[in-house]
Amino acid sequence: MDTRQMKIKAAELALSYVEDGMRLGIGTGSTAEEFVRLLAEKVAGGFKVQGVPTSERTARLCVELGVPLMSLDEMPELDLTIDGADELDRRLTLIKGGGGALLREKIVAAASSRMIVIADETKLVETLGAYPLPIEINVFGGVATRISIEKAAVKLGLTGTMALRMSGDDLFMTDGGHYILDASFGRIPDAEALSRALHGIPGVVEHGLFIGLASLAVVAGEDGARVIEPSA
Ligand SMILES: O=C[C@H](O)[C@H](O)[C@H](O)COP(=O)(O)O
Repeated sequence: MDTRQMKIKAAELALSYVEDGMRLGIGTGSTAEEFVRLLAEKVAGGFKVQGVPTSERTARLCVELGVPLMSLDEMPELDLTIDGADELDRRLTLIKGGGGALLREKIVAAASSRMIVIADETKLVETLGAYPLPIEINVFGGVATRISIEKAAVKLGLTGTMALRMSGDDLFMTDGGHYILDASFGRIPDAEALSRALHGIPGVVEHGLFIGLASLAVVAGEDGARVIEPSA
């Protein structure tokens, strides 16, 4: 089974948690897109959902495939969000934002009663941090914000490199009009402490650590998909 087939298996199992009439947050990325394709098939068969997309990219795919959408302002409380992740540990703390959608993804997840994360098993790790942590920063004062992040990280014993994300020759711009710093800090033993420190820096708009948001993970490997509940 290749990685794409694993993503489809995870998306298939996650789809079984979606009930007729649900208000659904719809994630971003290649795994979430497999979910959108499967969901669209069900919708074509008469299944009813209202979706809130977590990015312009996801919105375009949903429109193309006929999945009904609303904005989060029109439907501010959601039953379930299904989304991918770049890394997850057994507590279901996530690193997200590889596709640059972390801000809307976090807002949508926080507005949902439940979040199910879908992933291939290569993303399940003992300790987060092999994947660079995306940090969304305001365009104004980006250099100062970067210095503040470096200082905060050093205080927590985290060192490493940070790179402004590029899109070709241009700086990558999020749907919200911000930049992304990809921070390669290595192992992140205390995600809560790093999250608090980052939220204390004014130029940081949001970061890709999702703590206490995912209620379930569906992880797929060679043997198919399995459900993981958060460990204490
Ligand atoms: O910003 C993007 C999202 O957080 C994605 O859910 C994450 O990057 C995983 O994407 P993929 O399923 O393509 O690996």
